[in-house]
This record gives sequence, structure tokens and C-alpha cells, in this order.
Amino acid sequence: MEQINVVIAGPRGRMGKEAVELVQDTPQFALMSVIDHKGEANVDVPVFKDIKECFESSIPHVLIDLTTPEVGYHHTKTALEYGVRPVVGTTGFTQEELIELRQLAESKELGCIIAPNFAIGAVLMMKFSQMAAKYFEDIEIIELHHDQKLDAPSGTAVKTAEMIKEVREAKVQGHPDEKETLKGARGADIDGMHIHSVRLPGLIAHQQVMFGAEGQTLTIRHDSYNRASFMSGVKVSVETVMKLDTLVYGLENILE
Ligand SMILES: NC(=O)c1ccc[n+]([C@@H]2O[C@H](COP(=O)([O-])OP(=O)(O)OC[C@H]3O[C@@H](n4cnc5c(N)ncnc54)[C@H](O)[C@@H]3O)[C@@H](O)[C@H]2O)c1
Ligand SMILES: O=C(O)C1=N[C@H](C(=O)O)CCC1
Repeated sequence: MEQINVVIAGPRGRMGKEAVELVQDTPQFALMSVIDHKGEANVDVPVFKDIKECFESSIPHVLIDLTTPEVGYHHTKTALEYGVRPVVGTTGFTQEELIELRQLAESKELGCIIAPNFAIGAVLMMKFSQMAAKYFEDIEIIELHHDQKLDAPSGTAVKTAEMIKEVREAKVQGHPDEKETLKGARGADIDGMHIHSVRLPGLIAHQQVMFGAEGQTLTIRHDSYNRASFMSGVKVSVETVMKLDTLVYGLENILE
């Protein structure tokens, strides 16, 4: 395999630090530079404050973005405009942004992977939930994350609901006359599925999908206990994005 030159945006972050280690430890990857808006990072490659400044200096094959929703969108769009293939773990993109980025990737015939969750176990949890939803139509999604997370609900919870929507008709869950006496008590709603976001120090990234039917419940749960759990997904994404000419949303679409 030819060497893949990589730039990482967000190298000082919890995920960014792990990604720097992954790229530096992978023989066929080369870390060219990093992007940090403060120009700070504990790495021995050039640090650029701005993505355009970075790409005007040299063009990598792949950008790994692990920043914030607004910055991640801007970086993904700019990367595609410069002919760079984005691998994006940043969550919180809107549907409109995803549609626009897909159109841009297709017009440029460039690979782009946006994965709300890079942990293989989380991808299986979503797939198993999609399977279960064919048999259990009443569903509550409970996602639990550390208290420094900026977006709610999590990208994983939204992706789970979207995957379930592919196999389940929309339905009103609970009592038809149900009323919230405290706003938010029933969580967010996608097609009648309720999503509850828990934020606590001590947590990393966890989700359980609960299914209920007459006389039984089924719970499918995944836990990430550290950020290394996401790195095999990042690695396979960097390798795969080089072979794609469109945008792929979700790791489940590239795993064998
Ligand atoms: N897909 C996955 O598997 C997965 C896993 C964990 C986290 N995430 C997502 O990844 C993102 C990062 O998570 P985190 O926990 O590492 O967050 P973090 O807050 O620890 O790191 C974000 C980093 O981005 C940097 N940043 C902000 N603006 C920037 C800019 N303009 N240019 C460059 N860097 C900038 C910040 O300085 C910070 O270091 C979040 O959106 C999170 O939801 C995804
Ligand atoms: O730590 C985070 O932030 C995470 N975000 C992802 C999400 O929004 O689904 C997944 C894993 C961790």
C-alpha cells in the first residue's frame, strides 16, 4: 500500500491526541501537519492555525477532523474544495450540511467518510438495534456521555434512529393523551422514538437501545471505556476513503 499523508484537525483534543498516536504508529500513514486554531500542539510536525493556510503549504491525501460541529463542517467542505479526502469523527452536523457535503464530494468524485461512531462495537449495537426494530416497534434510546460533550443528542443516537427508521414505520409511542408536566421529560423525538441524553463526569461514550413489547423488554447496550476504542475505525476509514469517490455516512457502510 502506498503511503497516505494525513493532516489532523483538533490534535489537542481527547480524540485528536489518540488520532495523532494512531497515525504516527501506523507505518503506511505519515502525519504531515496538524491544525489547531491556537497554533498549539505537542507534536513534532508543523502546526497551522487555519485549514487554508495548511493546504496552501502542502496538500495531504486525507484530513482527519475531530473538532466541533461548526468547525468540522467548515473543515470538511474546505478539504473537499482542495481535493483532500475527509475522515470525520466530529458529530453534530445537520441533515442539510450532510446533503451539501455529499453533493460536493460527488461533484469532485472524492471519498469522504463521516462516522458518528468509530467503535466497531457501537456499529454492531446500531445494526443489532435495526434488526430488533423489525420485531419490536416501541423503542427508547438512552445515550450517556461525559459532561464536556457539546452536542445533544449524540451523533450515534441520531444515526441509530435513522437506521431504525429504514425498517420501522413512524408511530406515536406511549399513551396518546400523554402530557409532559415538566418540559423535556420524554426526551427528543424522532419518528416517535424517544432519545434521552445523559451527561455525567466519569462517563466516556455509552448507549442503550430499549425495546418493549407485551410482557418483555430487550436492551442492546454498548460502552466505550476509553478513546482507543475508536481508533481501529479511524484506521480503516483512512485506508478506505482513498478508494471511494463519494460520501459515506456511517462506518457500517464500509465494514465487510
Ligand atoms: N466518531 C466518533 O467515534 C467519535 C468519538 C469521540 C468523539 N467524537 C466527536 O469528535 C469531536 C471531538 O471530540 P473530543 O472529545 O476530542 O473533543 P475535545 O473538546 O477534546 O477536542 C476538540 C478539539 O478541537 C479543537 N478545535 C476547536 N476549534 C478548532 C479549530 N478551529 N481548528 C482546529 N482545532 C479546533 C479544540 O481546541 C479541541 O482540542 C466531537 O464532535 C465528538 O462528538 C466522535
Ligand atoms: O465523546 C463524544 O463526544 C462522542 N461522540 C460521539 C457521538 O456523538 O455519538 C460518539 C462517541 C463519543
